[in-house]
Amino acid sequence: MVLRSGFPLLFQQYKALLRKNLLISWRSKRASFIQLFASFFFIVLIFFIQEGIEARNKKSADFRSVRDPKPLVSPPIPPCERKYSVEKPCFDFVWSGNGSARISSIVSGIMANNPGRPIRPSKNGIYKWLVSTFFLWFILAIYFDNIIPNVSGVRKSVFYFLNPGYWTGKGGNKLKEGGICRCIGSAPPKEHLTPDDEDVLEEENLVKQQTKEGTVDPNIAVQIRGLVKTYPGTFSIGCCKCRRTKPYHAVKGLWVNFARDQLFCLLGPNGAGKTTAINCLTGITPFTGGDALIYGDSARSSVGMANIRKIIGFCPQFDILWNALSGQEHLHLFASIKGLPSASVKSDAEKLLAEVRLTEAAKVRAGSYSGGMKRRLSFAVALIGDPKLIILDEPTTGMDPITRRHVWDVIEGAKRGRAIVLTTHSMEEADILGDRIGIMAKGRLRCIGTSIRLKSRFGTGFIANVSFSGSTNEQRPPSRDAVATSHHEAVKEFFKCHLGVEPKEENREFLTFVIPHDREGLLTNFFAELQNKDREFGIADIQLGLTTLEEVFLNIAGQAELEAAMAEGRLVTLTLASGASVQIPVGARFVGIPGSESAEHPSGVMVEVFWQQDDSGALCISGHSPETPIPPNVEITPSRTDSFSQGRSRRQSRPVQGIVINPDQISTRHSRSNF
Ligand SMILES: Nc1ncnc2c1ncn2[C@@H]1O[C@H](COP(=O)(O)OP(=O)(O)OP(=O)(O)O)[C@@H](O)[C@H]1O
Repeated sequence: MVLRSGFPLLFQQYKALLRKNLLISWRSKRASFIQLFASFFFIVLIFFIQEGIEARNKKSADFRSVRDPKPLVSPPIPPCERKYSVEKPCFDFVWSGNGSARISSIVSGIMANNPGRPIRPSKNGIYKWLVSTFFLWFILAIYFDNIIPNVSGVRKSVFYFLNPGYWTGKGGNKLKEGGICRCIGSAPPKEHLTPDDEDVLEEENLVKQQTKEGTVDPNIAVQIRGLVKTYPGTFSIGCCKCRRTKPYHAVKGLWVNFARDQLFCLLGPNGAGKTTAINCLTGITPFTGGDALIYGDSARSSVGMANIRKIIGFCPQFDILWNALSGQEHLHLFASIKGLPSASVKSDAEKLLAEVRLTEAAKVRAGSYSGGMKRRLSFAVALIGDPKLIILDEPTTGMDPITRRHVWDVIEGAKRGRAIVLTTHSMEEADILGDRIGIMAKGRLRCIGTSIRLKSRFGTGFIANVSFSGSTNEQRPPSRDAVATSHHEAVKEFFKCHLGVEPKEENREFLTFVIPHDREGLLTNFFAELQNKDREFGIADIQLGLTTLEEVFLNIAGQAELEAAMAEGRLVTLTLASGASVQIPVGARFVGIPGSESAEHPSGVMVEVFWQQDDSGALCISGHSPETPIPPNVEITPSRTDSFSQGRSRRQSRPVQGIVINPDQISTRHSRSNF
């Protein structure tokens, strides 16, 4: 009876526990719960085997008594010789004498507090004892599961069960980070810096004001209120002392709103803190400071987080899939965990599998899926259950271009009625999907706005592409070649005279010019005039566009690298065309060459350094411009001029420190991306 009513209850509890914890670390908890349940089933198995054997013995005894009736005389019970003894074995395991002896001795120990009294523990008593120990271990498992930090360091307070909010579902206690021991507690948060960018500052002030007023705009799905995450660093115990490495400030105060019906795209170089911010929102990593409201629920509260988990879909950066389950089984599993009605599970799973083009592979084990197929399945898992907030951490990594575009369509269609947060390293993806884009670097939000806003503020300007008529004709005579060349020269001269720009890229078919923002006012008349001369210049087409998001990204990332390199004093060696070497901070764009002053160039010469990101995301030098005179208006700071005095002689032997020139001081004629 106890078993029959207790088991479904236990199962419900276990399911609820899974729902709460599955998104945290299913893998780490799985083993312990499987062990616990295995022990429970073992007890139940013993019970039924014992019952079966007894029934069989009774049946054969009845049969014998019917066949050969004779009076049953009970053997005399031996007198109790010792003070504490068991009158007879509590029960016999028919299949094992040793087992019987062991259990008897355990039971005699338990009953030893009844001195002088013969003990007769019943078989049912033993089962009750076994079942009650199961429940004891089960409760302890739940308790320790809550207070011992998981792989990401999330845990609840030691006395979390004393908080009424835990039981009532209101309020709730805050999730903690770090270990139970003081040595592995959380590190102090990094002090907040005022953002340099005006849009980021405006966003921050808006969120702060709403936080102060306690109002939440109904159009806001997620409000991040000063999120700070500091990893406490690793620690080691040596000679009875805890030694800890420096804490790492991964996110240094994030204030931002994510609107409903919109996709917010979070960009940033490797290690910018995107995944950390997302992990805080999903409860995988605890906050060090600040908070986040997701549809009104606090992500720092355990109860709030329990509510949040019901309404979010998450596609993590690395696939969390089970090799033994098929795609369809994955969706069924997650649908049932999210509590979807069983009637709709099958149809929802089929629809999603079709959307991510996995219908044919629906019944194939996920272990045999390709990387792209696994990403698509993870994406489908994020969409199951119609979540109100979808968090996608690099969802299209590893997908082929056709599937990627198809997934973009699915994401675009999924925007309605929900908020989507997307991180990606594909600028094209961000440009196409992002309603608002934020670029993070070194744990801070560096810029925020629509794609056009970012391009106009952080790009180098406009890109004009001029293509020429008849340029595709491969077999044209030399006379026509000369005409084409004269057309090219005429257009180049026209751009130089009117806008002061040289072509950035040039070939037989087209010329590409980068036009700085400050010439924007001239563009209308300029292009009207150019269009009037299209026949004269042999122009087939003129295209004008803003610079790319990639350029914006590289500029922002480079600026952040530069700040960090300057703060840390990190230097790289720039080898000039002349063979001389100067040391410059990582990310520096315009660099004055020490010791290059002459009568002709009293301020010396400088180069523009071009940077690119290597495979690990770190900035490295990709080249530099020819040496040009430092404009007379450029101020050289005294500390830097020290390097000048070191002269060329020293430059020959070992690299001297280059002079970093503020790009704002350089005329926009020079201004173009240094990446
Ligand atoms: N558990 C951890 N302990 C210590 N440092 C960590 C931990 N997790 C992340 N970090 C550090 O925090 C920084 C931010 O990491 P995060 O994964 O958030 O970057 P990201 O912007 O998502 O990068 P990527 O684009 O490569 O995914 C990194 O420098 C990383 O080394």
